[in-house]
Amino acid sequence: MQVEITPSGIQGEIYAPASKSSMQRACAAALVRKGTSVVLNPGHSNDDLAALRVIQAMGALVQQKGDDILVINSNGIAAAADEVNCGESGLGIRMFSPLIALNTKNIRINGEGSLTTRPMDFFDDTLPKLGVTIQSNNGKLPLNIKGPLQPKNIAIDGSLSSQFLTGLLMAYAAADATDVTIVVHNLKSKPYIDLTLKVMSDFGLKVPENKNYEAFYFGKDSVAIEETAETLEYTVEGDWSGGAFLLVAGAIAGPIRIKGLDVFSTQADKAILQALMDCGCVISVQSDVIEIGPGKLKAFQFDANDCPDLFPPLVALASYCEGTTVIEGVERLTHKESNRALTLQDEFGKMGIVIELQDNLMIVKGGTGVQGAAVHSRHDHRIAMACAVAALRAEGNTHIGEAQAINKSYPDFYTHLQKLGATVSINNKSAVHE
Ligand SMILES: O=C(O)C1=C[C@@H](OP(=O)(O)O)[C@@H](O)[C@H](O)C1
Ligand SMILES: C=C(OP(=O)(O)O)C(=O)O
Repeated sequence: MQVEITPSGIQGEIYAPASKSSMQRACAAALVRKGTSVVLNPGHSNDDLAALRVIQAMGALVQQKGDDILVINSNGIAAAADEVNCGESGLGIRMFSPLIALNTKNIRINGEGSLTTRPMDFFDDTLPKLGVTIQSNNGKLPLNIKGPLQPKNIAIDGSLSSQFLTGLLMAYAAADATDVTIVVHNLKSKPYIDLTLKVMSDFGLKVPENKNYEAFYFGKDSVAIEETAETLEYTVEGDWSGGAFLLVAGAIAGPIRIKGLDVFSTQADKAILQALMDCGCVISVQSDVIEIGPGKLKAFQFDANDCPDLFPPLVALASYCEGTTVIEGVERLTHKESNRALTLQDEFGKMGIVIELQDNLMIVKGGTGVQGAAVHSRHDHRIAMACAVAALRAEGNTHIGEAQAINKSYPDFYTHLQKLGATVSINNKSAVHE
């Protein structure tokens, strides 16, 4: 699918999409909890749909009640299949694998697209220490595992991704870990762990004590997961990661009003607000709406080590900011859907924006004029969205190749831009839901 963006001003009001980080965690927690969980505002991105398929393969019953309600019934983890596909979701595979490892039977865990080349060797090192037999494809997919995982004191490395820790925390809670500590060295993306602990608490699971993100202690009291007749309701949060593209679009080509973003959320990408405040756009943050429009945009400095998904929208923003913007955290980008520092450099280079990479720093030379160009998503949803947003005030039209990559996190992205008045033409629209 190809998308063409004609430079356009945008205006009006839009709701941010559902957060896939919140939705996938809710699916995992609803699987662990024994009883009925009602999920409101469920997401429908490819990663969300993959999470729903995984929990069904693990024995949960999922029923759709209208567009906005999912009912999940679970009796706890009991594999109904011996093969599970996590789609293209890094969080999916890293969070669900330890949960799947609670089964006693052999299960093959697989994925698709960029997930097949992302590192999973964490599991080769860690799962055997917890009593799980694992065979991977040299640290990549597929994984063949045989549990059951037994929670034990363990030390892990958190520098590559927080997602492995999210999986262990969920699995330890599911297995009623008692008087057990997970020690974590050099944890990155810390706010994502806050979100994990928040969802665990919202679903009534046993929540460990967070000792300054260096150790997570499951206390002495046993909190075995009992079947409950009480229905639990969880509302999936609006997505600050997808919302960041809307906010930047507003700062470049607005004014617009964005609803559905909770300013009290633990989501890492809420940090976009700091960059927006620093760059000089016109922004008003209220509890139920954010109003945002262009101002005299100037370069800013930003530490994205703990919120790596903000790089793409920040680069789109920095392209329009006069001067040199410096963003820290490049090392966090190597193993995403693409090697994102390089793909941002390449694709924004086609649009006339110079990006330099110096160790952990990304340096964006902004305010030099953005040129419409033929760019490519590089199979990465956030690259497609960053280019689309940058195209809104470019000189000339922009064509985005393999634009359907957005389906991984934000399938309504182009239609939301259209709703805000942008001229976005979509060729081969049927590919939107490929
Ligand atoms: O837990 C999550 O929902 C996520 C954690 C982050 O990954 P890392 O912990 O690997 O940085 C982020 O990049 C990813 O998009 C979603
Ligand atoms: C890297 C991402 O997701 P995941 O790691 O869950 O695939 C992302 O959404 O940008």
